[in-house]
Amino acid sequence: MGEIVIENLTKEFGETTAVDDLSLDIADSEFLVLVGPSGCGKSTTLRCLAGLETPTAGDIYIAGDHMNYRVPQNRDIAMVFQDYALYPHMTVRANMRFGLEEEEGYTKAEREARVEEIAETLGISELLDRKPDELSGGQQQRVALGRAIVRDPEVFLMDEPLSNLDAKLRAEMRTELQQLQHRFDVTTVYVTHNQTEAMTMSDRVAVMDDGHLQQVGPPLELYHAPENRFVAGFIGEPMMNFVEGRNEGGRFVGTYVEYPFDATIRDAVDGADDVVLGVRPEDIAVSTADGVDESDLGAHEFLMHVSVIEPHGDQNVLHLNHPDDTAEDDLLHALTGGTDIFEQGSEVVVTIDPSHVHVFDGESGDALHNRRIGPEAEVTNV
Ligand SMILES: Nc1ncnc2c1ncn2[C@@H]1O[C@H](COP(=O)(O)OP(=O)(O)OP(=O)(O)O)[C@@H](O)[C@H]1O
Repeated sequence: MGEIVIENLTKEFGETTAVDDLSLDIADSEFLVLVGPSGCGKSTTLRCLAGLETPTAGDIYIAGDHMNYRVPQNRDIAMVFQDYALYPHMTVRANMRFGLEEEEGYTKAEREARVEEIAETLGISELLDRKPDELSGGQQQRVALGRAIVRDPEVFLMDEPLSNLDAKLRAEMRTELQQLQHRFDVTTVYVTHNQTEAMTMSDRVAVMDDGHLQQVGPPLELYHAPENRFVAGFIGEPMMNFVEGRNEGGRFVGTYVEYPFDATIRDAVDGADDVVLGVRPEDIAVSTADGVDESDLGAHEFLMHVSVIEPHGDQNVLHLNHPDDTAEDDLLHALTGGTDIFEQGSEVVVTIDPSHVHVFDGESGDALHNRRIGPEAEVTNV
């Protein structure tokens, strides 16, 4: 059983703490994606699991065995990196077989049969006698995967394995990798800075920043219930809108936006002075302002000005500013259906339903209140 336990892992390089007291349990057969911005410590965590780095402190267990002092070859893991690391002078067959050379208990014929079986699964049988420089990027990636799978390891460790592929191939390989992982039932830790990969491939996502684990959970949990502003901003595209301001007796007061909280939010933010309002672009409703007067607006409606429209085919991103266009940066981004026609420069009515807002502590960044989801998301009194 390939479960992984990471206990209080710290890795320092001189003055730099790359990983800071990270604890994480990864279940047998789980697909866990480790995600975060450049330099946050993802690769270092993976390299500690692989045995390519020695932890400064903390413990690593794979399948119940303590790993800290074990060489990579004895950890029953297979790694796939972004540069594939295929041996250029060897054929695909030899590259894949190489993974088995050190495994005991295989006859030559069994090794050959195993390579052919995996090549068949990956759709690369016809490439077995080619050399790596005679393959496309996607084919090389498949061979690198094949070489990892052929050994039937307990654990796959993957570091940005798709980053050298073009967008279309990347999307295809994403699906393929996921199916393979399920078929072979191998515990997988997959490092990426690409949140689409994190959201679409994983059973759970672990978000790191600055050496720290920020949150770990199923993708939709991170999306709907981020524990802090960092996770809220990192997960979701386009990014969540953040508006800084103050909680004045249950009313949010920002430079351009005043927003009365409903009773549920008032309770949640009670005691916090500096707060940040968070709302996802797809949770903002926009309609034309033709004939609408300021006095017609409800408590959660605002007149705004469309400063830029980014068409994305089936959707548009609207950049919204103050009605007089006086805010230095656009105040909000809203996502609307591609067939909703708004004109650049026009006035619109923006509605932010209280059931859709998140509120973060202005100092710590911790979530004080998350968007309500499901049928209970009715608006309480204002
Ligand atoms: N061998 C090393 N020597 C010194 N510092 C290192 C070494 N490896 C990593 N670091 C530092 O540790 C921190 C974490 O690096 P790491 O490669 O784990 O980040 P990452 O999240 O994988 O980033 P990226 O997405 O850019 O690959 C960085 O500040 C990096 O400069």
